[in-house]
Amino acid sequence: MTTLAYDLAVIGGGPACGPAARACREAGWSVCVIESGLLGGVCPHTGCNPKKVLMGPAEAVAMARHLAGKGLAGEPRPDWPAMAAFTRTFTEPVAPWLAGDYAKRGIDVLHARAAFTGPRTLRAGEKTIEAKKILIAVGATHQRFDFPGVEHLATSDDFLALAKLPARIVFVGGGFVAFELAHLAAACGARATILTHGDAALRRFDADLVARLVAATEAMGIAVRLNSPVARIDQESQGLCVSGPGFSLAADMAVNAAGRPPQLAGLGLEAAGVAATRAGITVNDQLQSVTNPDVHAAGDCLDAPYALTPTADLESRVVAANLLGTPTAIDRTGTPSALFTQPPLAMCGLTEADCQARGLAYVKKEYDLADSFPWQRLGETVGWSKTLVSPDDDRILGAHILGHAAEELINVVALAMRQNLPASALRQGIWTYPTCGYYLRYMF
Ligand SMILES: Cc1cc2nc3c(=O)[nH]c(=O)nc-3n(C[C@H](O)[C@H](O)[C@H](O)COP(=O)(O)OP(=O)(O)OC[C@H]3O[C@@H](n4cnc5c(N)ncnc54)[C@H](O)[C@@H]3O)c2cc1C
Ligand SMILES: NC(=O)c1ccc[n+]([C@@H]2O[C@H](COP(=O)([O-])OP(=O)(O)OC[C@H]3O[C@@H](n4cnc5c(N)ncnc54)[C@H](O)[C@@H]3O)[C@@H](O)[C@H]2O)c1
Repeated sequence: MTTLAYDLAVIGGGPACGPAARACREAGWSVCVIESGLLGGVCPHTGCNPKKVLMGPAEAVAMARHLAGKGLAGEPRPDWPAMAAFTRTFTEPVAPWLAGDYAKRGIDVLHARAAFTGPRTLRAGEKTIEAKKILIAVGATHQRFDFPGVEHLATSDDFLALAKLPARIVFVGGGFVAFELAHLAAACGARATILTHGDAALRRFDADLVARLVAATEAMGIAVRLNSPVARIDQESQGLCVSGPGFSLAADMAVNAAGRPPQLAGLGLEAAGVAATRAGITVNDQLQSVTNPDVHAAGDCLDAPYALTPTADLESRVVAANLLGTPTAIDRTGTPSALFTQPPLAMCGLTEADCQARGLAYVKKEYDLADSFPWQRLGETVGWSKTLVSPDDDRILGAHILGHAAEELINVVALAMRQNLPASALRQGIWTYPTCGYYLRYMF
């Protein structure tokens, strides 16, 4: 067995890997990245990017429907096989490009599944790696179920790689993946059902805006069923039968969208003395393992409040700063989240329920986007915002936007929150007219 020695070994080659691997290599460290799948991780291959490419035609269809009778004649028709082919033009070049980039920089890439054999040693295929520092960036994986017929449950990876869209699709779960993929499927002609076991969907978002989005979701023909835990899936002659207490649904595909736990099984954390819980690796605010000072972690495998590409990137940069001698605490202030439904829902900061739970005083302002020119001219009928501002110092506590362009508008709010600008900065901004952004002044 060959033994290789590095200053830094990174386990996992996704968004949480790149910034730290590149920064340490630029500082003269020897660096290796160990990746068991495709370089680039979930985001460019089976997550954000393929999903958003597929959504392009779906967005065009929704826009055309809203403008029907308002000057747009005819209805565009999504062509799933062509959408899938277009998507591959984005996904397929990523891993070869990254391999070339790492080679050019002198970062070694090992294609193997890594596991710790000691505090600073790893086994990766036939090789032993000894590293002075190790970054765990292994991401998350699909929720495990053990009900009868679980083998019929597909993953979001399977859905995003479909060559042809099935007619009836059930999404098990009521979070980001279930809502986004159900909207995509419905816009492309499938009958979609969202089944979640709890009594609320999209818990991360503000309940009032979620209620409006759920109504819009149902108006699109998507069934949203709460309190519906799946108990079994049976393969029948006409397709699948997805059932649980009080329900039984015929489907051509059932997709696991029930959350993504950290991918820690088989990683040998106990051999390295790295503490973790079911929520992920336990770190201090410098993203260093609380039990092994030579190990850091970043991205979806962390026990952290967000599991997003921008936060994986931020965490990787914070790890790099700490490894390279600039003590840096993670600061996630002003992290925006966007749910890419029709219309999109975006948020930054606290929900109203968070403010109440923390006993924070707040001034709430609600604004009807659908009653404003940029949304009306597009025939949009669903839109709302809720902002929460401190009465003491005009600090923005939270912002929630449902409507066309919400995912872009929230970036402006996120910048203001990250730079600790008061809400008056948004009220007094000079914005291009007639854009959605112009209306930020009325939202605060
Ligand atoms: C369907 C879907 C849509 C999404 N959409 C968005 C979105 O629109 N916006 C957004 O911000 N986020 C989105 N996300 C989340 C985003 O993709 C993740 O937050 C991000 O990819 C996390 O990066 P990471 O580097 O932590 O993990 P990953 O991207 O999961 O990368 C981890 C890598 O580690 C490798 N690995 C794991 N274990 C080992 C091992 N033992 N040895 C070697 N290699 C290993 C894996 O193969 C993988 O390549 C989406 C996720 C999904 C599933
Ligand atoms: N637009 C984006 O930024 C985006 C898109 C997709 C995913 N993501 C990231 O990926 C993560 C994973 O997404 P996700 O949608 O899988 O998880 P999620 O945490 O958003 O939602 C999981 C849902 O599944 C439900 N659930 C849990 N166990 C269940 C069970 N046994 N039966 C039925 N329902 C069950 C939960 O109540 C919840 O509604 C997200 O939290 C997010 O960080 C982000």
